[in-house]
Amino acid sequence: MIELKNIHSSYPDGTEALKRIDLTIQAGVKIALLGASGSGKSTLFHHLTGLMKPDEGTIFMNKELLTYKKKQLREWRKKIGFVMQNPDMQLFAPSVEEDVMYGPLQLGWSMNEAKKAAQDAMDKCGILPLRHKPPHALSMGEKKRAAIAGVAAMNPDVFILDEPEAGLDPANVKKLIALINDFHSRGKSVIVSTHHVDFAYEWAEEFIILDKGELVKHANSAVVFNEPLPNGLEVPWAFEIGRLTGTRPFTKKDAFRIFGELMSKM
Ligand SMILES: Nc1ncnc2c1ncn2[C@@H]1O[C@H](COP(=O)(O)OP(=O)(O)OP(=O)(O)O)[C@@H](O)[C@H]1O
Repeated sequence: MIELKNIHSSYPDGTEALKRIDLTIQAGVKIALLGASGSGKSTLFHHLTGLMKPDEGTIFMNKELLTYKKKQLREWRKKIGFVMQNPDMQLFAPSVEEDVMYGPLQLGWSMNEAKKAAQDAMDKCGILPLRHKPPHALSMGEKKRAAIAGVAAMNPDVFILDEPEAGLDPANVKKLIALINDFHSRGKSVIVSTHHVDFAYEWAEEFIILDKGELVKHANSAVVFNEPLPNGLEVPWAFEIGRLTGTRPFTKKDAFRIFGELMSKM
């Protein structure tokens, strides 16, 4: 469990990116982090992973206070895996395979263990055929999948992904969902920031809404989407149809089923 208490964070130019954030993340949950561009999603992730230190406030994991000492940060990052928004910030090894193996080797795993974990993660991310390529020679979507594989291979307790589906084609979005659901099915927490509310609505159990650095809501879909949303966010279409028809919860699958039934009667 991760707890943020009164986190306030600003950048050196004075931008206040997070304002007095209180947040508790339980173990084993699927969370979507939503907010308009610039609302503070990436900054919040940088705090959860200890990459940024707040101006004020404290962070705890399993009741242990984050002190930002090197040794503790190393342990912290073993538990929390973070896929950054920009894969170029994450990939640096001469080949995809070496890149994906880097994390497990840093955790002290044997060469064989690291290789096995890397193969499995690359397979699940659909990049096994690209394993000998240098990361800079990959397309953006392939780089993204390589970065996701690199973090998945470390098998973190909390898996944080910053706009992971951006730039992926539908088949690879499906693979991504299968991968993160596999983590969730093993009792791990997965937190995903996204601009795709429809994807978030279908996937997540909890929703955190940020607006101009403030955490304005943290609840399930029935609560979050039933109230006015900040500018830049829209209600998922399936939720909207459910609201109009009085059928809740209403999913994309329900819509296709009803559409099929209507078509069959025509
Ligand atoms: N290095 C930086 N220096 C100064 N201000 C920054 C820096 N990085 C981000 N910001 C500002 O902090 C605020 C929050 O940015 P952040 O990247 O966390 O938003 P976001 O919700 O992740 O946006 P997006 O959806 O566009 O990725 C914005 O006002 C942004 O301009």
